[in-house]
Amino acid sequence: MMQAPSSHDINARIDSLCKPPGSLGELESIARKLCAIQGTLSPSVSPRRVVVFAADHGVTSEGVTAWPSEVTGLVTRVMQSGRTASGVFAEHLHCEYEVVDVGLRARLPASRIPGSAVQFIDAAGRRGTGNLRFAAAMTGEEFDHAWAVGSARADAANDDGCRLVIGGEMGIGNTTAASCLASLLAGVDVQDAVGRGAGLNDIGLAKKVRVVEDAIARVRALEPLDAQQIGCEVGGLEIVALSGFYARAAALGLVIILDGYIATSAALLADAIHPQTKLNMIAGHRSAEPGHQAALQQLWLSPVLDLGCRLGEGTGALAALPLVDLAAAMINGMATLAELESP
Ligand SMILES: Cc1cc2ncn([C@H]3O[C@H](COP(=O)(O)O)[C@@H](O)[C@H]3O)c2cc1C
Ligand SMILES: O=C(O)c1cccnc1
Repeated sequence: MMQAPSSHDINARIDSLCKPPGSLGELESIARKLCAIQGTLSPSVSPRRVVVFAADHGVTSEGVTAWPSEVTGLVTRVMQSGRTASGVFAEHLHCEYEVVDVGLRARLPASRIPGSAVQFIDAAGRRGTGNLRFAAAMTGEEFDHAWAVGSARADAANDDGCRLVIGGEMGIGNTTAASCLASLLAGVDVQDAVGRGAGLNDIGLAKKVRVVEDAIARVRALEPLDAQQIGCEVGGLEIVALSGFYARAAALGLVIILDGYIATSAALLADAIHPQTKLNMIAGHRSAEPGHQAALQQLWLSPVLDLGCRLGEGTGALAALPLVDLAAAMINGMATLAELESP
């Protein structure tokens, strides 16, 4: 087997291409990262797959979201048809799309929707989390189950030949869990960690801040806790599954494009448990949620895009994929200056 190129080799190759060194800016940084992750000067970004994990949240009973909990199942049903924003983006970008129920309150029909290429997996253990304001969201066994579900989906993607993966999530109320995780794992101030999620008004926002403050005070009183225990207290089943997905995908050497605030809270949890995980990540975008930038900084990541998006489902990561494709095309296809014939 050929030895993996050093960072010096990677820089030298990119600088040798037919352009002034550095002139392709961040595209060069992305190309460097692709090479470093895959240990090659010829990285590949296909086949690629989005895996969306869906689950419900007990904390929705606290009025922390503008939407009823039932919307989680309704949107996940639309995901099965491939017609959510992330499904449409994925199809457009030749990305396989998989949806995993890891804890929806109500089971969805598992039969494939006619005409849809979406793969659906019912892997739920517990159906919906506990209310994290007052009690642990899940037990240690439930955490392990959700983590293993995510990890198995990374194995499946790798076995199917994928070289790049994107994790997405669907779970009404999950920006509240993400805010708690960002605060506890990245030290983000509660006022900055809490945002409007899927469209909260001012009254809802103030309520959400109080709920997150209560949850954090409750968890602090239990300390010392390790990252897994923090995940049990304030996580979500889809967030923990995403963490398991990221940790395993990184261990397998896959490129991961990170999505928004919720995905990043899962990345914080994964990286706290398996600290090499962040090295395989490219941050697709900066979400409009105010805590996202600080959460990304904790992972030493800087986002490719800042489009004001705040949807989740993998959409922000997918939006960055065409640029990741260009970075791969650059290093795989460009001639070197040395190849030029002198006039
Ligand atoms: C129709 C619809 C589609 C979505 N797709 C993702 N989310 C996003 O919004 C939710 C988080 O926001 P909050 O914590 O404020 O409830 C998650 O389901 C997230 O994936 C959606 C939300 C809605 C309403
Ligand atoms: O940044 C995100 O992932 C996000 C923000 C708001 C609502 N849903 C997702």
